[in-house]
Amino acid sequence: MHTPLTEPPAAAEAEHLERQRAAITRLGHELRALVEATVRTAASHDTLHRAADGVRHVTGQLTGRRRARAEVPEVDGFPGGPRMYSPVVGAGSPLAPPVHITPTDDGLIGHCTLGFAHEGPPGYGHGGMSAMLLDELMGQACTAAGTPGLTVSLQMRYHQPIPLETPLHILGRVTGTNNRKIFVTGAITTQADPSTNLVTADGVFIAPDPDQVRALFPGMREEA
Ligand SMILES: CCCCCCCC(=O)SCCNC(=O)CCNC(=O)[C@H](O)C(C)(C)COP(=O)(O)OP(=O)(O)OC[C@H]1O[C@@H](n2cnc3c(N)ncnc32)[C@H](O)[C@@H]1OP(=O)(O)O
Repeated sequence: MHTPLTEPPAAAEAEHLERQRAAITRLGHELRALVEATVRTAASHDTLHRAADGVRHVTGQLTGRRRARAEVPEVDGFPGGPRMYSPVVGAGSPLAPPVHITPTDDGLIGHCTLGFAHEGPPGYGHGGMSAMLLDELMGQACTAAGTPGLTVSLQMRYHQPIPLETPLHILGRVTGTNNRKIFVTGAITTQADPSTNLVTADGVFIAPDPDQVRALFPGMREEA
């Protein structure tokens, strides 16, 4: 069998991106563990000072070229591809739970567990965190339905507090469209009791026209 001496450029590029994403995911995992340890620890001030010195040292290793404001990272696809640094779904973000999203019959479902870093009232999730989770799921539901859109209205209803350290479901579903307007609903439940809505939301999203897309997202790649 003939074995090529050099890999085709597309395969080499795919392997490079896969390695980058694996490293980003690993660093994100360790950073989330650090953030969670930071907001739960009862360590002494000496230990906290030593930890701060160590973190400053690590931060100093992440220098070199930095991404510009509107640049889409090479490891991402936008819209509709991976978002490695999203504060909701990004495997590389210490802010993200992160949410893992899969399609349903009529929308999307996200799976995540909130930690102490996402706390609002003691023991429960922050209300802004619920809005962020639902905004993302509802926005991605627009993309999955073939009409990517930006949120112009998000009406939240908080029925019961969201428990921390409890597996959750986040749902997003497009219910209708009217020209560029996309109407979307969302809900958060626990995984154990998916019939009890803890938080619900109604949203209006707008599909930007091509001129708005070019003006808002100058870093978006042509093929997107
Ligand atoms: C890849 C998936 C990622 C998911 C990320 C989650 C989603 C997000 O977080 S998006 C970030 C937050 N959202 C934003 O930053 C959007 C900011 N807003 C904008 O940039 C602009 O409003 C933009 C570009 C969307 C639309 O601008 P523009 O085209 O001028 O809208 P405009 O003409 O005023 O309104 C369009 C229609 O929407 C309607 N509309 C506008 N605002 C609202 C509102 N708050 N509620 C209901 N309808 C509204 C208007 O009445 C109009 O309707 P009609 O055509 O019937 O008259």
